[in-house]
Amino acid sequence: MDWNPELIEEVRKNRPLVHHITNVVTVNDCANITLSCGGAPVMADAPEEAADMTRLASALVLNIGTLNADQVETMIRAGKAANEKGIPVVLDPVGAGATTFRTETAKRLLDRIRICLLKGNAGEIATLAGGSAQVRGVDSERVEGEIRALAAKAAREWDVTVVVTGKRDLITDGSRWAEISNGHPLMGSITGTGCMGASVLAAFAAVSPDPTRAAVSALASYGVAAEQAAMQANGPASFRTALFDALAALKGETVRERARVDEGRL
Ligand SMILES: Nc1ncnc2c1ncn2[C@@H]1O[C@H](COP(=O)(O)OP(=O)(O)O)[C@@H](O)[C@H]1O
Ligand SMILES: Cc1ncsc1CCOP(=O)(O)O
Ligand SMILES: [Mg+2]
Repeated sequence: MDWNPELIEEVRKNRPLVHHITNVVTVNDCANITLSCGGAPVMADAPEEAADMTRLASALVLNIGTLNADQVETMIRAGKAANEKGIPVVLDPVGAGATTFRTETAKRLLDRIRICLLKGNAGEIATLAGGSAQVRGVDSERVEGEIRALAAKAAREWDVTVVVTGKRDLITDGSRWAEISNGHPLMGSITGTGCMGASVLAAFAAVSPDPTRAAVSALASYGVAAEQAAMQANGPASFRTALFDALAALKGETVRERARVDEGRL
């Protein structure tokens, strides 16, 4: 896949506005990681203004981490505004598989809105693909079957690019796949590294015509930054701080040197 290791430089030049409707746990981290990669964040989930804010934005992130029925209706309205404008929508189905409400809401959003990137952990994606998985709260505990096949099934069913995070990140549009082995185990020691990944994906997708290639660039950059942050860190809290610094300082040429990406066709 012809992906651009230096796409972060385009993000910085264009400073895309990324509208988030997201959870109350990691919202501040999502705003800051958007800034660190060169985008401009805005969080707006009031039903009175959400769609108007989407119309100003270059990408929309929908994250169901602390969902409620009213917020879901707002997400649908904002998602439709994004589709009308033709900007990418990133869905993070946090906790799909843990409760029926989360699973059904994620499917409803996929059915009602044209999602560009569906990004979750293995348990969340396997659940949405109809596989057998265990999701405990927001964590993937167990997946039966081959995650690449399940991700490809979800990609074809909803005509989206699917991103499965974990020790290795998998990206597939149902015909192509890429796997990124950057990142660091410390990413699993703080909450929000998944949510922040969606913000980075949205900022990169906003400046690229091909969401699949943009996703490879985004997660390679995020993973390389995490490796650099880990070298400065003494534990979870200092890692979190160092991650913002490392991504803000990251050069495209460093991504070109350090990215570890395998790819192929399904
Ligand atoms: N053991 C690991 N090694 C490298 N990167 C990891 C590891 N665990 C998680 N990550 C990274 O952390 C981010 C969040 O992934 P994950 O933990 O699967 O999401 P979530 O927090 O949504 O469950 C991804 O960018 C992923 O690549
Ligand atoms: C802990 C938690 N609970 C509801 S949303 C949330 C944050 C999940 O963040 P991530 O999926 O990035 O770990
Ligand atoms: Mg998550």
